Formats: sequence, C-alpha cells, structure tokens
Amino acid sequence: MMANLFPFDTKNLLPHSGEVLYFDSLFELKKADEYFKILKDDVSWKHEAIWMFGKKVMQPRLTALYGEEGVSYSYSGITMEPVPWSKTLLEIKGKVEELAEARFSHVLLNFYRDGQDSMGWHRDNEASLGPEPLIASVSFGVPRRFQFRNYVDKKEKLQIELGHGSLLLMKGACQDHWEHQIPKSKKVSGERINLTFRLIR
Ligand SMILES: O=C(O)CCC(=O)C(=O)O
Ligand SMILES: [Fe+2]
Repeated sequence: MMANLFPFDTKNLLPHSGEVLYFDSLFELKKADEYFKILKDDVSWKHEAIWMFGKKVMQPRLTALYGEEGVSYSYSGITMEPVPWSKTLLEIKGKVEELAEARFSHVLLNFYRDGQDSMGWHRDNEASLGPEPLIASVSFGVPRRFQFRNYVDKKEKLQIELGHGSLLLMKGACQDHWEHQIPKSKKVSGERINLTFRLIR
C-alpha cells in the first residue's frame, strides 16, 4: 500500500457535512516562487465573460483550463476547452496526486491581478465532476482569504488564508453543503495564482 503522505495530524476544518484539509507547504519557498513566475508567464490566460443572473459580465480575474483533450468543462453558462498539459503543470499535478492519493484529468487556473479581483460564492458541483468530488487547490503568490458558508444556513461561516505554495483539499460532501469564495480585499495589492485540480468525466 502507498503510504498516506498527507500530514497525519491534518484536521478537518469543516465542523460537519464534508471535509476540508489544509497543508501550508506543498512546495518550499524557492520552488513556489519559481512556479509562480513560470505560470504567470507561460499560461494562456484569458479574460472571459460569464452569465450571471441573465447578464453577461466579465469575470473579475483571468482564467485558463488545461487537461485531457476532448473533455470540455462548462460552468456559469460558458464552456472552456482545455489546453494540453504543460511540463510544469504535469509536474505540479504529479505532486498533488501523490499527496491527495487521487488522479485528476484537468486543472482550472485563476489569476487574481490584485485585491479587487475575486471569485463569488459558488459550489463546484457540476454533474461532470460526479458525486462528492475531490478538488485539490494549489495557491501561489500573495495570501488571500478563502471563505466557506453553509449552503442552507448562510450565517454559518468560516475562513482560512491560502498561502504561497499551499494545498487545500475539498472532499466528501463539502460541495453539497458548503459554498466558497475569494472575497475582494482593500488590503491585498499583490498577484495570486490558484490551480484547482479536478477529475472531469
Ligand atoms: O482561488 C481560489 O482559491 C478558489 C478557486 C475556486 O474556488 C474555483 O476555481 O472553483
Ligand atoms: Fe471553487
């Protein structure tokens, strides 16, 4: 059996109804700096519109989708066609798969240019992800607040900070019961890159 490389004392951050595990150092500082620079320069970043409440609006961030050819990914009224894996993204995927003990077919990338870029409340619960999807989220660049709120009781909230070189796993019933977001922040001025690895069928 493969050893579980995830630190054994990592505790679930959710109080109930799903699992969220945070590991602050998937990559050491030098490696994380290197990945940030390569991804910023080499990823085919796009500024795309989505549909929200019947209106077409620009997303407050840049995005990209990489992964297995022939499988597209649809959310918020748009469909993204994946760009084939790059060497760097395959390297990061390998490390994440080892730690998460899982396999991923795609990665959705987000580039937050400053504190005014954000991602609103949502669940990653598209049918193409299957039931109880495992989502592995890797962050590089300035730390940003990541918030959860209970989908039914919207007053039940919690938040953590996602640091440079960190890994966050969302598992089990998490996407059924909890929404998440990256809020805008006046205090943040730097850039951040986030990668969410998914298995899309
Ligand atoms: O930038 C983040 O940490 C969140 C990304 C996210 O929730 C998503 O891509 O679905
Ligand atoms: Fe998400």
